[in-house]
Amino acid sequence: MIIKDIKIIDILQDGRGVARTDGKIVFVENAVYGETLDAKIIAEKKNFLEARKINTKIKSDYQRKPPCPYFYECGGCSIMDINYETQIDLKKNLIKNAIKKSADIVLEDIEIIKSPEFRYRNKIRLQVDDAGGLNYLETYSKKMVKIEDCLIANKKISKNLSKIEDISRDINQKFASIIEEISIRASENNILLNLRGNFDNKSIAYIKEKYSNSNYNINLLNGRDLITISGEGYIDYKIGQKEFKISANDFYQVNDYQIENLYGIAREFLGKNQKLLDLYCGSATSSMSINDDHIVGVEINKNAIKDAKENAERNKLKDYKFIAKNAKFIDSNFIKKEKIDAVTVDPPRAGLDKEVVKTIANAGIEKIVYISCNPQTLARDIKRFMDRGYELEKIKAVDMFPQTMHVETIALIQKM
Ligand SMILES: C[S@@+](CC[C@H](N)C(=O)[O-])C[C@H]1O[C@@H](n2cnc3c(N)ncnc32)[C@H](O)[C@@H]1O
Repeated sequence: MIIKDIKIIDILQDGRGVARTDGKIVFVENAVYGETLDAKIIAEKKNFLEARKINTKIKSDYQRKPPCPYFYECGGCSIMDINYETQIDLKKNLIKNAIKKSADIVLEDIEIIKSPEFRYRNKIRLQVDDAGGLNYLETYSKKMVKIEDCLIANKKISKNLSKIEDISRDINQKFASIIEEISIRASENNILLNLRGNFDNKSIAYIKEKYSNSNYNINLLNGRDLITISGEGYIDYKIGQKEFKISANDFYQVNDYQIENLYGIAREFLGKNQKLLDLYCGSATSSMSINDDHIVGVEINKNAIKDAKENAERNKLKDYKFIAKNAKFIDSNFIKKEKIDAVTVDPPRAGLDKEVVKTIANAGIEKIVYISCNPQTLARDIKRFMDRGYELEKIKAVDMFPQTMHVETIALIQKM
């Protein structure tokens, strides 16, 4: 069925447009915010319709020609076809709507710190085709889209991309499509490549022989094993005056321009140096940037915890403890015993386990600084804290991901 003349009034986090027709919500693939269009319905659900754009009827006032030639096929960016000011407005709405819906709080406005629009990512992940070529995936079909550059990857990645492709072409042509994916991370001084695939002894021997003197830090991710071929299995990053070791599988914020802004807001929300419990601490880049010392960190990735300890040594902390554990198994007696004053949380997109909210509240913690990459789960968790006697004191956002509907939000949640 075709629906005619529907206006796109919002954009979802996955990039689809939102429209209304006959009292129903329609989610439209390939739509531009602000345009009026005709669309074909591809699925009918109880409360909404799913559709695909057929043609534009009235062009959006916010529309621009996407500066990247791959935009219309590539699934990496979803809103590069609208101007940056409007992207920021959409992200403000995303956060405001989520907070209103889950926590019933009306935010008049929310400050979002803007980023340079392009060349901001220090990490990209690409699919490798049979011939060793580098690709992103299409948004809806998941077909590969061959790329020669990526406008949101930083200059260092961009400059090295063809040399990196020489490596993947050589290996995949010698050992039938053995590399499936490459992730590329760049810091000021180095590039770390993780090649994921099913490598056997013969291919590993070949790669070692040929690339052990590479200028890049090359690692093979073979199932759960990590094999370092050249350089180190990690990369160093500097945040302000502090230096961090980040291993191949550790989390690290992707936008170098914004990382200090993000942690600066968290520091401002936290207040003076106090004993901090950092849940979901990764390799402790955030806690050590937010609080100078007196840190207890909890993280599920054992290797990140190893790095967190090394990072504490590198940055000369005197009072720290890092624990490899699922955050939901931390109990309130532990928090009391450690004499924790405040908690920072920076969970994955799924947000906090219910138990974590309960534990923090039962320990009587006054202040929680919540760093979130998903406004929906942040809003849900704020409500859970509110139900336990807390209130949302402050909230700000940092645009870590221009050209996409992703945004990083920081909330200060305080006991009433
Ligand atoms: C968004 S990252 C934040 C890391 C760190 N705060 C930083 O800024 O570098 C989320 C982290 O949570 C960890 N994680 C995921 N599930 C977890 C769980 N159930 N308990 C503890 N840590 C978890 C991940 O391994 C990852 O390091």
